[in-house]
Amino acid sequence: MSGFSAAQGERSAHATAVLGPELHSRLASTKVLLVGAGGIGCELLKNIVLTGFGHITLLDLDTIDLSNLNRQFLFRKKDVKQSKALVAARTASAFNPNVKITPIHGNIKEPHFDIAWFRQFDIVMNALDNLDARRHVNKMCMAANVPLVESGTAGYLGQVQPILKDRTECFDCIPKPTPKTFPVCTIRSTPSQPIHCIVWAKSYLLPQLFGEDENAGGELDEAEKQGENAQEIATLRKEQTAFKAVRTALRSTEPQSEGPSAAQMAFDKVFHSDILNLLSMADMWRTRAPPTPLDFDAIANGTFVLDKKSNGAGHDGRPSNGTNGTAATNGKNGASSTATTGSSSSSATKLKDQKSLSLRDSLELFVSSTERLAARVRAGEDTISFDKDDDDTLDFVTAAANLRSAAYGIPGKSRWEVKEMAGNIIPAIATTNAIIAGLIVLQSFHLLRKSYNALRNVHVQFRPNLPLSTIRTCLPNPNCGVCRDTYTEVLCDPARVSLGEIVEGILGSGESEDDGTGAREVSVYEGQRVLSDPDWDDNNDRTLESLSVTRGKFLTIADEDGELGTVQVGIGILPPNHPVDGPALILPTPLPKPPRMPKPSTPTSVPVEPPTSVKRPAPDDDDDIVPLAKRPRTNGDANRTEAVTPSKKRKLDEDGLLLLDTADEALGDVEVIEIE
Ligand SMILES: Nc1ncnc2c1ncn2[C@@H]1O[C@H](COP(=O)(O)OP(=O)(O)OP(=O)(O)O)[C@@H](O)[C@H]1O
Ligand SMILES: [Zn+2]
Repeated sequence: MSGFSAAQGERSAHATAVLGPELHSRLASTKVLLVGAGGIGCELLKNIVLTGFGHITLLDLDTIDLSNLNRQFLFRKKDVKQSKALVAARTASAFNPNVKITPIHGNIKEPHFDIAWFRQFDIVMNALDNLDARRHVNKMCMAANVPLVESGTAGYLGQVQPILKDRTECFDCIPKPTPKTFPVCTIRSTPSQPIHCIVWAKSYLLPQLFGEDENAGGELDEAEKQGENAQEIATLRKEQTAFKAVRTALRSTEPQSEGPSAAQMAFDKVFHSDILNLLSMADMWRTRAPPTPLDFDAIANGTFVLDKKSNGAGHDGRPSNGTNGTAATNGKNGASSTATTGSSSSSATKLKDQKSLSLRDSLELFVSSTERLAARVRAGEDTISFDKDDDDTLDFVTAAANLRSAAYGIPGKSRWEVKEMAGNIIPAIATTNAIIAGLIVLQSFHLLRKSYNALRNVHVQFRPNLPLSTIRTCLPNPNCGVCRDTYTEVLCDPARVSLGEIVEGILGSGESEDDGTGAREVSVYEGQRVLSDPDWDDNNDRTLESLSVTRGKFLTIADEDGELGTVQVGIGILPPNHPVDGPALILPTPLPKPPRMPKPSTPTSVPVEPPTSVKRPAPDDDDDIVPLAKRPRTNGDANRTEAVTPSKKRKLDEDGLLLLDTADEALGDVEVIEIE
């Protein structure tokens, strides 16, 4: 043995003893993709480097933030603002001279990380923090048939899920609870909890003043369709228009001459005029306490008084049991003497973030944060959106939420509480990440050894006498719209190949076992867009490129009769050595043969549109806009629609928008926290 390999032998003696020489020697040539170099990712990278994995591709889209340093131990202060993947790779490479780590600073959803790219790995490990990216990696692993170990932590809780196509449930086999959402009207007119006011400040007011200048009418159209109060919606539309004047004032570089400042205009609009408008709708306040319009000057000079009942809610810093104040009066004229507008002295000694804000504190914070944000916009920042680590936006949301809470008799929240709630923050616990990272490695050994009976879903739970629980993995959900599909891939030049060619090519002649199913009535989708169906083939002659179906995307071919499973066709590019005058399309061999679908055992109870009921107008020839989905993919089973087609709701949820659910959904503060 040379000196080097003797050292290597010593280094890996423990791992060899534990794993056995066969698996251990295989690790050196095993290719791992690790997605995410955050809390779990850093721990996991250290583990797999020390275990002896030889080829690691580490991908993360983000740069290092100061707040990462308390738990992402591969990073140091000097690394802040640098790529997580690059720094983590550099730090961890030093732990084992035999490892080759390839860092990629990028988003795993980028199109060039296509099926062929995923296929090069023996195993994929997820260390992500959002559903969207997790779903994406899950689907790519199904398409490329690569084992995946999925994981997540939330405070003291965590879980690891080994995933292998056809053998275990995939990440999407069990629908995930979507983040809690609120009816538009609860947020916009009738908040009853602090979280409603925080969501309003973060997702409505901040974008209205400093976000893109877009017409938010769509949300109201949708609310109207959902049957929400028409008069209320008309009032909200009026509000919308009035925002324009405030936006303009905030952006104006003209020196202010007379009249209220832009910050005061914003205040007067949202905390005074809009509330007066709402109060004019008497119907709305028959069954609930009406809000109190706030008065800028009176709050500023300490003469503003909120009715005790409506404001007995913590604006003086004390916790309150009352959440829904009863009839509030405009404190200026009211007889109540519970003025809580002065600066809160009792909490003066508290840390700034934990201090409860008096009404005047909130007003001052509102003015100063609005001015700071306005100055940024005037200095050229196009749009500003909420970021819990951006003090200006956090101050703005804290102040606006507390002012709104005061108007509605809702308890106030400290800056720290607002940060937690608005940032959907769950404290990250380094120990939980470390435990989970260890468990990921153990499950990946089972996958690599093909000891499938040993695979377990493992949960770290908050039970001191049973901190870990393990559950045998289950077979895939037969109705899963992700892992039950048949995956295949075409290599093509999307600028030269038409939709029709691909679909015909994939269906094949059906004459032999390897030659597909033969022509069938199918609908073709890309994501949620319908590209063709048996009644509508206008897009068939269009190139994939003109339909925006390019590398990394999937064409979904669904059998209209529901007899055969759905085929997912991944779009790959032609090989580098492909002759320029060669064919623009290389089909897979053999062609996919989706399985026969079992007939639904019970007659479908959910009414579905008949397959060919509606013809959509053909798009104009020169119209580049591709049609939107006419109906969800059903795969012949009406009950599958939710699982098969990512609903608009899910999409919007992922974008963090407010949605209409049931009219009177009441949620505790905790429920809004999305556990990833
Ligand atoms: N689509 C994606 N492509 C690549 N990396 C991603 C993608 N989505 C999330 N990530 C990365 O996954 C990691 C998740 O790590 P973690 O949950 O610790 O989050 P964090 O951003 O480091 O911490 P925090 O959110 O608490 O500030 C992050 O580094 C994030 O950049
Ligand atoms: Zn599945």
